[in-house]
Amino acid sequence: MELLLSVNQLVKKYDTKTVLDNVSFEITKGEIVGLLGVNGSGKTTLMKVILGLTSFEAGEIKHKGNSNYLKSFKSRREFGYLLDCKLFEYLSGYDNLYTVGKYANHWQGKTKTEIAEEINGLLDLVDLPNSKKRVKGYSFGMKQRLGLAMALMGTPDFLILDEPFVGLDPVGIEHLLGFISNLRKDLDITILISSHQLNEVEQISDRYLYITNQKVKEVTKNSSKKYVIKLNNPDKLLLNQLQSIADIEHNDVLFEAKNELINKVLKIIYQNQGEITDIQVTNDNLVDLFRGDSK
Ligand SMILES: Nc1ncnc2c1ncn2[C@@H]1O[C@H](COP(=O)(O)OP(=O)(O)OP(=O)(O)O)[C@@H](O)[C@H]1O
Repeated sequence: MELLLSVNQLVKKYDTKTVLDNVSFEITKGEIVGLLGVNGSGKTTLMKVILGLTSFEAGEIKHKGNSNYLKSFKSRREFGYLLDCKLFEYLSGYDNLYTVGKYANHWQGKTKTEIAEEINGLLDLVDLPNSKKRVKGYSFGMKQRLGLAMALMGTPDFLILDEPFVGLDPVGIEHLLGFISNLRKDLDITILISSHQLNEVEQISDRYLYITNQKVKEVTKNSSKKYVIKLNNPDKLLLNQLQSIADIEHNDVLFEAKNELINKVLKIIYQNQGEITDIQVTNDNLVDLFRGDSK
């Protein structure tokens, strides 16, 4: 497997405050890596350091083995990012892409037709119409997708997404999840994605980097999931029976998502005429990470 990014003994400070302290990790080509951590733990800072948007005090970052990647125009173009996305509100989606491409010298040597084809292709990719509508009138989801189109300009091989799900409704989230998975499948893009939405990150990530106490912990994906079934005012008899095969916390029944166990739990609830108010599937692995770090 090809190593795409290696971070070695990285130290990042803002004045005297150390945000990242001797951080090391690697990302392999084609991976989708979830970047997790509580508010203020340093996720955005780490992304900015990788992208050269902020400096760092010590350590080394290599892209495809090259520690001078930020000095090379060609290497820099292999990075796309959605981070603090600024849009020109009074321009259309098309004109936003055109303007950003122009500043990035992306249209150099291309004909008008080639530029139009590329911009229309990007709009198509993120499912936005090529209309005269100004971005000011876009919904949040549309703006987010336009930001993604900007990030994808020049077909990067490494995409860095900072909190891409924030502000999206469930349909928008579903749409974005599918889109991100397809990017990897169709374009073989490597993705580093930060989010507080654990269920969403879990659905697309191969593994996680978790920032805690200025360090980065590598976390593998734990496939063991847990069910939480919430019961409305269950009687003692029902809880006693469930206790032999599941954990009970308040009126919640917690157990590992193994098929035979699910059937048994549901059978007991049904036989005792228990009323289910909600069923959730959680990944304890990720929630446990945050316990203790959350303030
Ligand atoms: N430009 C800056 N100058 C000084 N301190 C900063 C700067 N940017 C971030 N910080 C501080 O660095 C720490 C890490 O911030 P960062 O934004 O990277 O965290 P984060 O994990 O992305 O947080 P969130 O989940 O809230 O977005 C915080 O304590 C923050 O206040």
